[in-house]
Amino acid sequence: MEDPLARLKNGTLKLYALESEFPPVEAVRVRRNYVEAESGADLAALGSFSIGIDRVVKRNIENMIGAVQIPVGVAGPIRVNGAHASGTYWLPLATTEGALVASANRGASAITRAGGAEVRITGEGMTRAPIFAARDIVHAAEIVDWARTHHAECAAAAERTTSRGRLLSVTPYIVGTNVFLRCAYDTKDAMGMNMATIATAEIANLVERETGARLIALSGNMCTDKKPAAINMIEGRGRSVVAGIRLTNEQIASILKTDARSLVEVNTRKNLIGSARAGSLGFNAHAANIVAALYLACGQDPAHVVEGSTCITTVEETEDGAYIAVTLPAVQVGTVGGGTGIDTQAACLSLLGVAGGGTPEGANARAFAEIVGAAVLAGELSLLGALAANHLARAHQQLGRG
Ligand SMILES: CC(C)(COP(=O)([O-])OP(=O)([O-])OC[C@H]1O[C@@H](n2cnc3c(N)ncnc32)[C@H](O)[C@@H]1OP(=O)([O-])[O-])[C@@H](O)C(=O)NCCC(=O)NCCSC(=O)C[C@@](C)(O)CC(=O)[O-]
Ligand SMILES: NC(=O)C1=CN([C@@H]2O[C@H](COP(=O)(O)OP(=O)(O)OC[C@H]3O[C@@H](n4cnc5c(N)ncnc54)[C@H](OP(=O)(O)O)[C@@H]3O)[C@@H](O)[C@H]2O)C=CC1
Repeated sequence: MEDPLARLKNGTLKLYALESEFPPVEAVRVRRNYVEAESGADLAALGSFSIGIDRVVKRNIENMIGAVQIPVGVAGPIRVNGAHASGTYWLPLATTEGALVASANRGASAITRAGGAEVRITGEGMTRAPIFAARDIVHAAEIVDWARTHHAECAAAAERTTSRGRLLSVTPYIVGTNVFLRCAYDTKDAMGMNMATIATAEIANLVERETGARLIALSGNMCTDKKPAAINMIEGRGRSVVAGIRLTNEQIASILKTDARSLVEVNTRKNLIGSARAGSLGFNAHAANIVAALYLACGQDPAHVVEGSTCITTVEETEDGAYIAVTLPAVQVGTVGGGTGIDTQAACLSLLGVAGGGTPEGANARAFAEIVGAAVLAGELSLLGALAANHLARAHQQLGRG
């Protein structure tokens, strides 16, 4: 057989078709060698990895040339007193930002010493919102009426595509002749974007057939996926999570090196007023840091850090300390599907005790969402403490520049 590099070069073999002729490991090596030859870059470092790639090249990535490795640190143990996650957990955090794991570790230690983070899920529903064109606004109103009165038919159509997903609601929105139907699903242990998209395609067919609406796009951005959006903050997306902890003055002083009043002041002036003045949708210090590190370690879709960053942190003085809480309206996590089955990511989910499908279904993803809430709380505590004590620059000088 002719040399594959020569066939790639003369166009008789497509770069993405290598797996149809070679076993995955070989296909990846040939593709990497070809890109090296074409670009002149040395990509050898991408070729050493421990993950099995037979399934990865089928369901997680196209044109694979190797893997980048992100160091994983551990913070904890952190005590979580959730409705679904209850116990102490080691948090796997994948990051290259020095001081981040130390910070989460300090927050986890404060939480555990104070008895554990209280965590609750306050809302659920992964959304997909197709956009339809109506003939005029009277037709648009008719489409909305139809959607409001035909939930059962929509659910039946959607649920034919999934054995586990359930349609929770269809919420219509009109802009002139544009009709958006925001379909929300219980996706059990899956993050659910594939599931919701495939199910919503069936609803869209039904709506077109029954109302004469014209489907413009299966995603009309009212979902809203992977963009900062007020609708997700208000209505929630995925799972909405709230976590809180009561710290004593002694704990604040010994662990965070500050006091309750300073924590309240930094939070109010920075996280609330500063964020408002900046027009930020994130009223927090660095929720995205913890969300990103946990999501990367645990095989989540990293683009969902956008929604994970829209957290509101609140701090109130109490009689003998402070009550600190984080409210995360959109935690989109799964313990099955997506990247959760890749060996290293599955190991991190196992460390949290939430790998795979839960019993009952949904239990593992709910527990994971609560752990995310507690972990974000840990990060907020530590960074607010460092800012109140004026230790931020020192910490990053010592830990981020070594
Ligand atoms: C760095 C610390 C934790 C020091 O904190 P400290 O209180 O000065 O240090 P300590 O030696 O007294 O240690 C306290 C605890 O911290 C942990 N700890 C301490 N050192 C380590 C380490 N090497 N590895 C692991 N854990 C560590 C550990 O839990 C330890 O307790 P112990 O176990 O000793 O009883 C603190 O100053 C801190 O949290 N600083 C804040 C750093 C931070 O949160 N950075 C986040 C990234 S900043 C960013 O990206 C976002 C930003 C800032 O731009 C957002 C915005 O605009 O606000
Ligand atoms: N399609 C899109 O528009 C988008 C896709 N994505 C990507 O979607 C992927 C995630 O989609 P997602 O739907 O979560 O995952 P997958 O499509 O990878 O897998 C989910 C499927 O796993 C099955 N399953 C098995 N056990 C369970 C269980 N206990 N609970 C729930 N489902 C179970 C379900 O099958 P069954 O339905 O038969 O019950 C479900 O549909 C990620 O790779 C992400 O990057 C991200 C954004 C947009």
